[in-house]
Amino acid sequence: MSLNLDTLRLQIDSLDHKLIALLNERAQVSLDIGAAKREAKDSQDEENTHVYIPGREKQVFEKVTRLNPGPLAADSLCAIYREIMSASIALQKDVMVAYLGPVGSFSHDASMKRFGDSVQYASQGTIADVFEAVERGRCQYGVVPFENSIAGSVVPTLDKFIKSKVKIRAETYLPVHHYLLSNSTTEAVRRVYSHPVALAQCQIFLNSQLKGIELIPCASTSEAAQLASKEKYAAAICNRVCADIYGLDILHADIEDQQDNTTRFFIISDAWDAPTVSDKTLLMFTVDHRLPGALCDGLKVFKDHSLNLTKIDSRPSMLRPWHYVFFVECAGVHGDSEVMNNVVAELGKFCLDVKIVGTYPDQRPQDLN
Ligand SMILES: O=C(O)C(=O)C[C@]1(C(=O)O)C=C[C@@H](O)C=C1
Repeated sequence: MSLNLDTLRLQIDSLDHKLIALLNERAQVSLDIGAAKREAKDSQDEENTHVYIPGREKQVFEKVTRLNPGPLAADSLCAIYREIMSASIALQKDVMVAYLGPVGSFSHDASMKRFGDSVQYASQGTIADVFEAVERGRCQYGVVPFENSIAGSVVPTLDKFIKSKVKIRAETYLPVHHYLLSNSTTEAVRRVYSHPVALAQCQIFLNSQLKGIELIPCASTSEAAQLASKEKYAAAICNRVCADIYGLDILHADIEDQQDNTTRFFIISDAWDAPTVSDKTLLMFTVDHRLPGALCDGLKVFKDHSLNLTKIDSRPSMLRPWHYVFFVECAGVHGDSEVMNNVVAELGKFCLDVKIVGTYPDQRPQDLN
């Protein structure tokens, strides 16, 4: 059978007719869901209705991946569904997402992959500004980096969680590849701009190719690209997309110390969501260093409830010298569960300032599980 281009395009036209009708049918159901959510809220307060439901989105992505017979690649189908659900969110409500900008940062990338093209984005100068945009209600959601697989925790984010009332609503993991971009040549580069966490991820490259060069920390990798684009002998370590956005040349690609380099981001908001089949919860508490074994006793509470810990970190409390705030994340438990209520009550007997920072569907990539 010979393949006729015109006939095949007619077939595509006819399928597009059906797809458009189906997509609009889905959009109408989404509008009804939006109305149902508003009705379900006692206050009928549209401002406080959440349209972004991370657990439901996880379910939809899992379902379409499972149902996909091919030849469409699973990633392509998920990208299509990302945009379908983004349009769905925008139909239900005007949504504004704050991220650490300017455009071209990894936070921007993570935000776009999480919320798609149909919502609105507000670039912020610092991580603290992202928190503030959410706290003050200028943005319903904010995206902040939490930890990197090479460089570890992102300290400004941890420190903001200590003071802020925002809640973690979702998590997302982004593979991170760094590029050295410049208008100069590698030999002529005199200074390199980047975010400190990004610089920490490229130590091997910097020590071998740019040893002794001045390293200038910036608020974000995209700000670094912006600065480098205005100077003659400067370079930036940043996302590849910054080459086009800021008109820079690629001098070196994939300069991160490990090729599976990944950053975990949190989606912050004024509330977390209902339980799903697999949630994680991040808690915070302060231990008194004068009580011997206080941290050990704190961790034993989690053991006694058979909770698997997936992250532990500490920061100075900044209230009293030598008092530390501990962050503990546990898997398989939701913040509103009875188990978690008991954990909080038991910790409260000998720890100060016990607080659940957030609870969110477990989105760990398969190979991390
Ligand atoms: O199920 C919902 O609550 C919806 O609003 C619908 C929908 C979707 O389009 O499938 C849209 C946005 C949410 O983040 C999750 C799912």
